[in-house]
Amino acid sequence: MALFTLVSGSVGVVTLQNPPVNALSAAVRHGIVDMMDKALSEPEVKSVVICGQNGRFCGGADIKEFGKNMTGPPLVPMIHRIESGAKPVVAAIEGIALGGGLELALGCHYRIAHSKARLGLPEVHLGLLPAAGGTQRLPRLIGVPAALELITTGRYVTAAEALRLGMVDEVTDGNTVDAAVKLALSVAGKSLDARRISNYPCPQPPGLDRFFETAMQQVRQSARGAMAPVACVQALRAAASQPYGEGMQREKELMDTLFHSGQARALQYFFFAQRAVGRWSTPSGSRWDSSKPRPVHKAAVVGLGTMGRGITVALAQAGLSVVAVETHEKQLMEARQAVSGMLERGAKRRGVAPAYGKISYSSDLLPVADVDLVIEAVFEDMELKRSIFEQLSEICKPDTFLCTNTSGLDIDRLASHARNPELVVGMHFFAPAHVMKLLEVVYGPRSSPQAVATAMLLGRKMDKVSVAVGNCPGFVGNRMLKPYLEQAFFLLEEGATPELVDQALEEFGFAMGVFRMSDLSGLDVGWRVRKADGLVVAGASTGPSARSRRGFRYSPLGDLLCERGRFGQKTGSGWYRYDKPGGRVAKSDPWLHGFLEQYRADHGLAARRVDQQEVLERCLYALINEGFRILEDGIAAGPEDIDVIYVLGYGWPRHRGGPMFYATTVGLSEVLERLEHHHRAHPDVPGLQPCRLLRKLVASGSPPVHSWREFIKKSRSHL
Ligand SMILES: CC/C=C\C=C\CC(=O)SCCNC(=O)CCNC(=O)[C@H](O)C(C)(C)COP(=O)(O)OP(=O)(O)OC[C@H]1O[C@@H](n2cnc3c(N)ncnc32)[C@H](O)[C@@H]1OP(=O)(O)O
Repeated sequence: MALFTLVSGSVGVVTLQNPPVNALSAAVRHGIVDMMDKALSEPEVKSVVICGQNGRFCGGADIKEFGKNMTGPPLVPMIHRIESGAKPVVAAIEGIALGGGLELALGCHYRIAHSKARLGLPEVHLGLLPAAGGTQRLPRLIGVPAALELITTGRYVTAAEALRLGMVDEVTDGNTVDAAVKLALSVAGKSLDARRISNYPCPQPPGLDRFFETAMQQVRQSARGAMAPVACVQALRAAASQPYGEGMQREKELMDTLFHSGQARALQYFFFAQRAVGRWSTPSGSRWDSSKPRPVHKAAVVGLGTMGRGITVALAQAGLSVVAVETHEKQLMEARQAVSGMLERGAKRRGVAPAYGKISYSSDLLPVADVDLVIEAVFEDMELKRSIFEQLSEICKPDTFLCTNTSGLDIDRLASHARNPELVVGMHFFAPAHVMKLLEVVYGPRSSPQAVATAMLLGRKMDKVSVAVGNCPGFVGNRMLKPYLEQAFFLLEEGATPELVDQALEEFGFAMGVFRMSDLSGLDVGWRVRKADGLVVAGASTGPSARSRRGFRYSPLGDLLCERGRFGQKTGSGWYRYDKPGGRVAKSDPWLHGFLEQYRADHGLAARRVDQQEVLERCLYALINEGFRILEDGIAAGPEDIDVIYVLGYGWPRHRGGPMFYATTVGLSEVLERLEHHHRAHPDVPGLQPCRLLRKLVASGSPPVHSWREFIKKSRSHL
């Protein structure tokens, strides 16, 4: 819908009305076309203002309409009609002008933005490009390099940056619509020749061919197989080298390909998945809409190692007062310095003042007495955490929430050492904690709905996507990592190399293959967990027991590397070698290859040829299978929760939608058939045995991913 009002006697104000973000649905597009026709045809209207209801200009095309039979007036002629009309049109940009919303504004002759507005062309995140003239008008307005950067990254800019770049004509702190009306009155009747962006020549960057070759190379490298950023570069190249009309034709051709692609479907699924996880529920019936969070004004972080420092920064940047506690004086001093540096860099990036004043430091626990919530972030050791929880229970207010940052320890066991177990939840942050978008909020059987709701909201305040998950070893992310890693080890035993496995995974789109990733996070991390699980047997490097635990296949390869002090990057060697301890460039290691050969010889294993397809099936399908088990167990409420965790926390390529969505693109019956095949070949590997939920879904005709929640709920009693 769009509303027309006449103000100041001669300005027609067209207001977009489609809450919550005034997306350009078919009804809104109809409304704009009709209201603009009215404005352009009625003689008393001398100029026009376009604005959005409720302080939001426009969030772009209505993403919910994609993939359906699209009806209603198309955007391109609608925007062209505004630009080519004889009356000046001013866009009054409050809140947001995104995607098609910004393209609409670029078709207007003037743009005024409120100082708090954000502008951007985020289509690339949906697997698309700005195809309502955005790739052709923006470079004409702000130059090719700036437009290329904004379009290929989908980055939002503040009003101040938009003004600097020349995207808007004016920024106001006052009422944007009033300012736009004033401008509209002042330009009524003036020539519009110099205001139609499509008539501008596109400024050519020096060395056009070289410029675009370099841009394409960079984009391909960072896109990891995503098509949309590449198409954006191609469209920008057309803008810089062809007349406007031909550029528009190229934009359309590229969009036609992207619009129907599997990648666009995956990315649009992921867009809604990130929002769906906010509507959390637990098997015991707690829900987001019936659990009221308690306000948290003051929080404490206990333990200022790498994670604690990042969490402190994230809390302070979210505007909370933070008590940061570290009992080792030297570590406290170092942490203070490190936190200040992180705050300073973050503030510079965001164009705000560093939040130093929000943090007070302490070498003992006493100052946490009056905080609303504590995040304990000490070393991953149950005994240590237990003792801190006991102390906190003595010191804190009785209603203080006690949260633990852990990647897999038993939340319920820890809660049993707290005075009020219902106030305990896990908060699994990902390193670096002030940067990574993901937060797993782990509820135990005794966590109150209010504690879960409070932790979920706190995560959102810290600009994270919070996902509520149940309590089990490894929660969701690390639990699924276990069979994935296990398969990678087995593949080495069978003849693969770390290079081959990593290449297959990186070509699939992972930022890093499993072995490079293990080297980065430290091989000792998994070793410690395996030791705690009783899986590491000292001196069992040969003999039949070396490769079996509790009747199942086990690979001690990771343990053997750790026994040799090869912990990955930090020690200068792991699955690869590095120039020095802390080095980052992974190099193929002849020692490791010799070690693998010797290992196979010692265990009577004949190396065979492993191809990339087998790597993907064994590693990814085992991980996906565990995902189905997690759904079956009620640890995650739906596939969206798992997919968000994997994309935001574990480097799963976003354009593949996450592991559970990916399974639907492969076909559930195909995943099931290949798991059965691999399980027949490796019957002593339970991770390859297809789980009941997967079988059930296939037997029910593989329903679409968005209906799994209901399916699981209905069939839980029979599973
Ligand atoms: C052939 C024609 C071709 C295509 C042309 C395409 C050009 C485009 O315009 S593509 C769309 C580009 N726009 C975007 O990508 C905007 C994405 N949205 C956002 O970045 C944010 O939602 C926000 C607008 C900044 C608002 O953020 P916030 O205040 O944090 O609220 P949210 O929880 O994110 O959103 C609230 C609610 O709105 C839904 N929503 C947001 N944008 C759209 C949209 N463009 N279309 C449809 N729905 C949208 C969002 O899903 C939320 O609803 P839920 O029910 O909770 O999912």
